[in-house]
Formats: sequence, C-alpha cells, structure tokens
Amino acid sequence: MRLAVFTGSSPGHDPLFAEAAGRFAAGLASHSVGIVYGGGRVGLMGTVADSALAAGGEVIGVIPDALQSAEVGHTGLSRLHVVGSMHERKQLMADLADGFVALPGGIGTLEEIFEAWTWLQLGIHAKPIAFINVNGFWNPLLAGLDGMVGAGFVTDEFRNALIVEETAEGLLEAIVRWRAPQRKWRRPAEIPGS
Ligand SMILES: CC(C)=CCNc1ncnc2c1ncn2[C@@H]1O[C@H](COP(=O)(O)O)[C@@H](O)[C@H]1O
Repeated sequence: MRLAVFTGSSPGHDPLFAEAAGRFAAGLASHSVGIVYGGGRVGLMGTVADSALAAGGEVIGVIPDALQSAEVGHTGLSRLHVVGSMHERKQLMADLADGFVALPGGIGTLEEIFEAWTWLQLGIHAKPIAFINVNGFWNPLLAGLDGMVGAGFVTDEFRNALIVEETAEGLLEAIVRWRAPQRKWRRPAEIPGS
C-alpha cells in the first residue's frame, strides 16, 4: 500500500507537529506502507520524508520543476518525479497512491486533501481520505464541515467517509474497515425531474 501524504511546507510553531509527523511517517514505514508526497525537503514535508526513510520506508516525491529549481526538492528519496505543473503533481500523486492523508499544514495541504475528497464525491476514485488530528489541530475545520452538512452542502455519506485518526496504526485499521460511500447524484433543486 502507498499513501499520499499532504502536509505543511513549514514546521509550524509548536515542535509537537514535527514530533507527530515524524512518528506518523515512521509508523507507516514500520507497517511497510509507502509514502507519496510533494517531494519537498522543507517543513513537515521534510520531516515526513526523513523519518520514513530512516525507518526503512519507501518515499516517492512528486515535485513541479519550478519548486525543484527553487532547491526545495528532497535529495535522498526512493524516487523523485519532477513534473511540469502542480496539477500534474497532484494527478501523478493520486495515480500512485491508494489513499490520501492530511497531516497539519496550510493552504496547500487543504487544497490537496479537499481535491482528493471532491474526486471521491465525483466518483473519480474510490480511495480513503484521512485527517491525522494532531492535538486536535483539525477540530475547527471538522466543525466547519459539520456546519456545511447542516446547511445542506455536504451529504452525511461523504462527511462520514472522512477518516479522522491520530496515529499510523489507527489510520491503517480504519482503512481496512473503510468503504467508499455510494455516490448519489443530487438533483439540482432548480431542475425538477432532471
Ligand atoms: C520556494 C519554496 C520555499 C516553496 C515552498 N512551498 C512549497 N514547497 C513544496 N510543496 C508545496 C509548497 N507549497 C505547497 N506545496 C504542496 O502543498 C502542501 C504544502 O503546502 P502548505 O505549506 O500546507 O501551504 C504540500 O503537500 C505540497 O505538496
């Protein structure tokens, strides 16, 4: 199994984030789960790659040439794919991965995990989507998603499809139990009987 890991290109202010990211990455490696990630050596991205590699894990990087030339690329990976754009990067990561995991991060991490989630909703893939909730980091976001369910913009099925765990072991057990929700196209209200 290989998981796409999306996480911050910064370390965050609290050292807890890097500790948790390193523990998580080493945990995946100890269960022979490979990592596909954005290929960077910066921030929590670098922590994830270094920890997984140190634990003997496979780490595949996918990086746009613009970031590679900005010397952001990691130089010790199992494999580093240099691609032409961020879109190519995400498509190749999605093709290489059997599931998608967000560790704490910022805008890029959000964009990547939400694209993977909306691709699940559209039926483009049937792979699990997970948040690793380090010290409750994702709680405000998850509360916002619950609000979107209540407002009628996200279905219970796709909200409940999200895996929220704190450790690699918890995630892997949840993935074994996970089943893709049945996609039911919602008729746009303004088009009766469409
Ligand atoms: C030139 C330089 C320092 C660039 C640093 N910026 C980045 N470097 C590597 N990957 C990135 C960068 N920005 C976004 N990404 C992608 O988005 C996530 C990180 O964005 P963020 O820090 O959460 O918002 C990673 O999963 C990565 O795939």
